[in-house]
Amino acid sequence: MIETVNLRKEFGEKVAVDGLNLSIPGGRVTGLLGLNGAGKTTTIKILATLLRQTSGTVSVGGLDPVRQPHAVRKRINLIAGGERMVYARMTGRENLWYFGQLYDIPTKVLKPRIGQLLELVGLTHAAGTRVEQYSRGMTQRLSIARGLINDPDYLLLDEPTLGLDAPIARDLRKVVAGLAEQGKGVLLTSHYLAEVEQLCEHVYVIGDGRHLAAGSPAELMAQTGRHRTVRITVTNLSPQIEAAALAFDSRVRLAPGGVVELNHPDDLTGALTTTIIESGGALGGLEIVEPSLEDAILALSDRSLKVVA
Ligand SMILES: Nc1ncnc2c1ncn2[C@@H]1O[C@H](COP(=O)(O)OP(=O)(O)OP(=O)(O)O)[C@@H](O)[C@H]1O
Repeated sequence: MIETVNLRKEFGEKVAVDGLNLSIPGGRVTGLLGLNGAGKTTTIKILATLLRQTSGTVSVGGLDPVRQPHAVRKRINLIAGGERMVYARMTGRENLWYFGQLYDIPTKVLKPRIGQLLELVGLTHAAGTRVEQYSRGMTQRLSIARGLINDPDYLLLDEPTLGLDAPIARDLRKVVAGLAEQGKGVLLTSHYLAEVEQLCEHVYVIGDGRHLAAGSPAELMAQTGRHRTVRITVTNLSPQIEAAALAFDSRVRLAPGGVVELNHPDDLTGALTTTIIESGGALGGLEIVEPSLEDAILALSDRSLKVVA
């Protein structure tokens, strides 16, 4: 488990991280979300021993990154999608060999591991090709392999699929989900909220360095009052049918085009449809719009901005 208690980081006058309490257990992907400048990268850099906090404590599997940085570095690794973290003039295999040497991994362990990692990220065929000839997606996949070279217990992923084409991003997501299934603890920041929704069981939302909310994606959406919306198109909408629909529930709304809308925590699709039909309505279509995590994050961040203002 990685745990932070009252984590705080100041850059001069600027407070980038302000009292964060995070728990990142093994065996699942934990999300860290917030708008630009919320403090995500700063937090990840502290966990990765690249920055030192101003106050508060961090524990990485019981180790203190400030007092035991070398021991911590053996157990964690960082992959930042926006940064080039491999050498262009070396081949894929040479890169992994080089980073493996930095971790003092014995040759008899390192050699088979490099083979396994190249296989895992689908680069076996390009192992002997220089990285300067790789596509962006291949380079990013090699960065993932580099991040796994020390077989870390915890992996910190800062925008790992940034700028990648959809199929490559999807492959990477599978790799990340597989790592959590193996028992590794993963912390993920991403601007692609569909990715967070798919991968993360638990998400922290921060704003201006402060805790705003935490929970599963579904819980966060519920906290902000975001539910699925049922949109029923009625082809012969009349005042009588409208009255019956509006009487069904106080949350029913009428939208242009003969659409009856209901945004409700419970699934009332069947009951509302029956009410409309029984009052003489003819159905032209039924659409269910799922709430998005993006809406929830924006609502949470907006709320906090209003509180600050
Ligand atoms: N070295 C630094 N010196 C001064 N201010 C900094 C430094 N690094 C970060 N900051 C400030 O701290 C705040 C948090 O930055 P951070 O990069 O952690 O945010 P973020 O959530 O990762 O944002 P983004 O989504 O844009 O990457 C920002 O206001 C940023 O300008």
